[in-house]
Amino acid sequence: MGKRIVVKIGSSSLTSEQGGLNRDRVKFFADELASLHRSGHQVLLVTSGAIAAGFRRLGYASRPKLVHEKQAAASVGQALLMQAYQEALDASGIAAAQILLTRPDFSNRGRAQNATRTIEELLKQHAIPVINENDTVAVDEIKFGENDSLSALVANLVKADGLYILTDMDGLYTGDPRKTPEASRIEHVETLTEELYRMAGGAGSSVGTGGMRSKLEAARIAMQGGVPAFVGRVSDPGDLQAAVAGQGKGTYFASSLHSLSAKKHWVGFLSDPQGRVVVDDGAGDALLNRGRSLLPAGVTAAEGDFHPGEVVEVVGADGRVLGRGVTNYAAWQIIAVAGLSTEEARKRVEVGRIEVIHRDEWVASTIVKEAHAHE
Ligand SMILES: Nc1ncnc2c1ncn2[C@@H]1O[C@H](COP(=O)(O)OP(=O)(O)O)[C@@H](O)[C@H]1O
Ligand SMILES: N[C@@H](CCC(=O)OP(=O)(O)O)C(=O)O
Repeated sequence: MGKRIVVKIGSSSLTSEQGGLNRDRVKFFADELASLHRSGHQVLLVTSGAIAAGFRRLGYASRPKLVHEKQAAASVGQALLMQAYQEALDASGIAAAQILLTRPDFSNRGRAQNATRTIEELLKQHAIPVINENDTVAVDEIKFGENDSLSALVANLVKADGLYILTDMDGLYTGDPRKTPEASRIEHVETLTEELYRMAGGAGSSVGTGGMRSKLEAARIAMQGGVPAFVGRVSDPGDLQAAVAGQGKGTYFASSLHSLSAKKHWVGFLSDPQGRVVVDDGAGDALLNRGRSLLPAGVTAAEGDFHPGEVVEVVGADGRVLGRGVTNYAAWQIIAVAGLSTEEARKRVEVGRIEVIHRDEWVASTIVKEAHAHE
């Protein structure tokens, strides 16, 4: 039966050594996508490459570094990128449908629904949606930067059967293979652990932006959205079909048994945190490993000016981000009760719920022990 498949192709797979768009690679990937399409799958593509395709045409000698220069290069290059895909797909009679998105397009319900409806219609008409970040308007907090997390949010939005993140490396290794030649490939990941995050480094080339770390983050978003993911290489004809059939050159990430509720998905991946709550080691362990709520006793500090009902980041004593949750306290209230017992805290502040963050409104930054997440 046909599956709904999201394929992400990164800059490192599409660019020539000088950093420009490699049209032969575009043609190769378009053929791989067309082959999936012919097999009866619904295919969506998330592709980078706009900056690579545009910077020379605009007159820059090398890939620009400043944000507004990148944006200008992307606006020239996006049209060239689409043209390259469309020309390559013409042979198969497939229409390429350009979709440019930013973060608020996912967090705003109305916009997300509009995007979903458009995509559903495109798939019904047998087109391939070709998605990239809307680089013209995307800066700072609405920006993805890399397209890995964009592809995971797309996969969740359209309830894909699989997310395939293609890159220049054949999967996640125990260390960055460019720096650690003895590193070995991890074939299957059931649960994302701190250790895996430590193994994943940054981008390997001057054109890639996210590196393995952002691919792991994307895998996490997909896994928690109930979508299995693959990170690997497609370099020979038939490789993408093989990857979809479970025999790809890469790492497979199992979808989480219990996908996140719509609310937790929003808290974890779409919300814009308004501040930070610092917790001690015991509270960090309770949140990450024991499926507990955050109580005043484990809090040591609050940073920023936030209000009850807003999303905050929770950080450990060492400054490491542990996750995000909806706070039941204002920043000043947290400061007033930090370190106090629940009983004492009740006497000092008037809050709707005594937990600083309730476990039902908390999403960890790593999937640690799945079983506890739903106790
Ligand atoms: N543990 C690891 N396993 C595999 N690759 C890694 C690891 N850590 C870092 N990398 C680097 O991540 C790179 C892929 O990311 P990136 O350059 O951002 O690609 P893309 O443009 O495809 O998104 C690889 O070339 C590799 O050097
Ligand atoms: N959206 C931009 C940049 C995205 C980008 O480089 O992402 P990635 O290849 O995932 O590291 C582009 O199309 O050039």
